[in-house]
Amino acid sequence: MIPFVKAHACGNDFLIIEENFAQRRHADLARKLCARNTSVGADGIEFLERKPNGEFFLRLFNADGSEAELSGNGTRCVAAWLASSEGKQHVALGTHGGLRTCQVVKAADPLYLIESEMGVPRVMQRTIELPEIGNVAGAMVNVGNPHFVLFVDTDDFSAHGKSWQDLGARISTSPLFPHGTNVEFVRVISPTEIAFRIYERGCGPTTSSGTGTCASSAAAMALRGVERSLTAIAEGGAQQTVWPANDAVMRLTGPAEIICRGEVAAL
Ligand SMILES: N[C@@H](CCC[C@H](N)C(=O)O)C(=O)O
Repeated sequence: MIPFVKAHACGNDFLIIEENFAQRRHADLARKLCARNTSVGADGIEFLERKPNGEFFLRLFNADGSEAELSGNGTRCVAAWLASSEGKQHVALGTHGGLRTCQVVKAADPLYLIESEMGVPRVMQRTIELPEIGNVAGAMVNVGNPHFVLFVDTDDFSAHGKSWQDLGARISTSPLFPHGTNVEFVRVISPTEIAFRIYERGCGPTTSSGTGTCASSAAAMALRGVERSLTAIAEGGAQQTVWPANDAVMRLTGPAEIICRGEVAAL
């Protein structure tokens, strides 16, 4: 049996499993345990490795078994679990997208408010050409993992005559992005507020994304002149971003909640 913890951040849910239980079956475990109807169900699995020197490293696998560089919400879920189970108020977590530090801002176990340092976002305007659709203007944003951000002004986040879910799927899996990309549809509401929808690489539409929040905010700050301190509202709730300048580290603040612990049969 494999022990797991389940946690979520604004509905973006993760299983946390100690790395030593993975036994090189990360991708298979992700596909099996993330299945919504036949297993525990989640958007991804964070495998938590404890190094002999006390450092932590996270490997993130999406529900389809693909490995991503990192997750902002998943990292925060792990920080919440380490706060709940081991009393850690400040933790540094290595990821393939860089080191991420998390600080507990408010604790009401099992619910935590956490501020994370999310690295320096890189924003590049780009227009892509999609079959049957034509030119789609947006921005490629790297926040440790890849995002394509489109600005929309529709109430339902549709663009180019397609729903955001349909267009998101086409962009996410386009050969223009050989490693795939996460996709965000962003509406600027005011100089201090954006609303957005997320189509995630490796799992499809999600109610929230930590890196998606950072990518959407960075694009809005760099390209739309909104304030450097933003509230970013997704279907699952709001998170706060602060990015003092284009070459500065972005800080992300949002909730994470421990849902349950359990054991599940190995493959
Ligand atoms: N939900 C995440 C992002 C998870 C990884 C993503 N699907 C990818 O493949 O890059 C977040 O909160 O950042």
